[in-house]
Amino acid sequence: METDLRLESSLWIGNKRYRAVLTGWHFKWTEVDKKNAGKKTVSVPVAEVVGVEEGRVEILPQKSVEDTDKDFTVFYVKRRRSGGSCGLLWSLGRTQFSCPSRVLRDQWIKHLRTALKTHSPLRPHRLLVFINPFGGKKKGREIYHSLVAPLFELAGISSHVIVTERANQARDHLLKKDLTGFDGVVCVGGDGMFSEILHGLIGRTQQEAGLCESDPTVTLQPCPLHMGIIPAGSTDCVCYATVGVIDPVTSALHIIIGDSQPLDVCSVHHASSVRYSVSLVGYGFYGDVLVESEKHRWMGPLRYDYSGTVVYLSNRSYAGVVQYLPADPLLSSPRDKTRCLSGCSVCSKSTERLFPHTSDSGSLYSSHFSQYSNDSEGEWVSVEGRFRCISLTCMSSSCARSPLGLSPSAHLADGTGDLILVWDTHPLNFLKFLHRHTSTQDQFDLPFVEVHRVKAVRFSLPEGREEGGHEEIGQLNCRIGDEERECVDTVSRNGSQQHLAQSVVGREIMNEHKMVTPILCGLCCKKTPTVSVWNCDGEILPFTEIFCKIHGQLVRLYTRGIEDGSAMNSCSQGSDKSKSRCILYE
Ligand SMILES: Nc1ncnc2c1ncn2[C@@H]1O[C@H](COP(=O)(O)OP(=O)(O)OP(=O)(O)O)[C@@H](O)[C@H]1O
Ligand SMILES: CCCCCCCCCCCCC/C=C/[C@@H](O)[C@H](CO)NC(=O)CCCCC
Ligand SMILES: [Ca+2]
Repeated sequence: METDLRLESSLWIGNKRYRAVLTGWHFKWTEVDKKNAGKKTVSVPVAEVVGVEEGRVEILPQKSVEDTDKDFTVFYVKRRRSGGSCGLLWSLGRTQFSCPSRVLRDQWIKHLRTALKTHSPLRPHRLLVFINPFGGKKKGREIYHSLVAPLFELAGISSHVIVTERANQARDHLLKKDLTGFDGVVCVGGDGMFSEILHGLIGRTQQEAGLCESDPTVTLQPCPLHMGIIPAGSTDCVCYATVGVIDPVTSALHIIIGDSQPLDVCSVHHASSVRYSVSLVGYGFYGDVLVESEKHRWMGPLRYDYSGTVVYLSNRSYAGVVQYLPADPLLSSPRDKTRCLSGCSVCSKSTERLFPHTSDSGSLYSSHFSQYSNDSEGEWVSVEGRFRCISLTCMSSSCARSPLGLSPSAHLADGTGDLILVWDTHPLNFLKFLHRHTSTQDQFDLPFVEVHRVKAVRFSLPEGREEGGHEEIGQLNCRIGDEERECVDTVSRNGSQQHLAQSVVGREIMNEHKMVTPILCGLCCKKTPTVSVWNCDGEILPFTEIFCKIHGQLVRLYTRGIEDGSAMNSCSQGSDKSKSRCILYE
């Protein structure tokens, strides 16, 4: 195949002559009439060629085509380091070539296009795109139409675009509508939008496989459609932790070239309900921040900083029983100081472990049912006490606020999650813990913090606790708007589930004596609630006692994990000198 696709000739770029070579894997061009010392070879992996067009073509800021019959234009991925993030930013590179004849020009176009097809089997042809017009800074539509759609068009991808008109529309569409012909589903929005497509696709896949997804004993079927994220939300944690940068063009290019990154998913069960998480299942601090932030959506992304401060100042801790099933400690550890980067060896070994009879991704799904057969079931561990927060994350959960994330050494696709237990402690200690998320200091190197790599977790309230009640720690006062009134224990009358669910939608609960907004009561009255809520990737769960299970590599994203920015050191774009370090040009 290599020899079939090989093509070599002289080509011109502007008025300079180049020797261009297409081998099976790379398209390279080297300036000919230059002294050897100054010779530069630009080498683009065929898999990173975005498109090949006849004539002299430009795409951005606007498409223009000069239809000359001896020219062709190649578009490809170009990398550069990103200021604050650890990953690499991608942009569209473009080179216009001139040939001595039309016949040779057509030959180059044909060979390059054939090479593309041969070496990028996962490139999508047809995508279903959901845009949340209200996510983040409300720029979803603009981002898609100005930055992403022109790239998809260039790459020959046809997309069916749906601008959502309500929450859960994307999820419901994926659960019910015909998805024939689509290679992947893309969301333009934040983690909430991603969560919708995650739920839609996992649910749909289980329906079609005849599996009961809410049964925690069932091994779920991996989703056949890929997922893509064009970041346009507030936190964009899933994008940040899987690509390493928040940049719509970078994400669009990963989608176009058909990058494929498996991802662990945590199912969260309560009675017959199930929810999914890839980033954070968090109780205590992160649950309370979410509840508080929902009241301040109008602040946009800043709502989390404001709510974080309010919740921190409310100084709460919660009693609970946490049981967990440790993962094999010989495989990896949350404190081993490694980072899950593109091509991660821990994740690759996990693929072999989770899908033992699979040699290629094409037949991956059929062998999934055997994924737990080789796993020796360990012993459950149980701890009980008061916690500032309890967090379970399947990945690092890095984001702009916390560039290394909740668990810096967590892996995207190793079939495990990291359980972080922060025991009740002095407020200044807790602040230290939180503050370490913003730096490179080890947030686990604190005496009140534990981290465990796990396969499953169970949380329950201590026996005899009144679920959702208050603990009296002072005068029973509660603020309603600007007024301070006697606090009514609405929870014991209405039940905790109702209390929390109603507080989430901001409704007021009427009882015999007084009207209170329960969430205000939870935050400012001088009694402290005995239960928090669970934050599941930014969604509040309407239940407290949960069972969580990690499903290794249940879904696939159009990305390749985080490319190590430090590998670009002294790598000038396209220079062969930096062969060993540069990831763009071998
Ligand atoms: N048309 C719509 N109207 C109202 N809500 C919507 C609409 N489309 C989607 N949603 C909901 O909006 C919620 C938030 O959206 P999204 O995740 O895109 O942005 P965000 O919350 O600003 O970002 P992040 O989740 O990264 O913090 C999602 O949970 C989604 O269900
Ligand atoms: C003194 C300095 C204090 C600074 C504290 C910084 C701590 C940052 C940790 C960041 C953890 C992000 C976890 C990601 C969660 C997402 O799945 C979820 C959905 O977008 N976001 C939130 O719930 C939003 C939750 C936001 C929490 C802040
Ligand atoms: Ca994991």
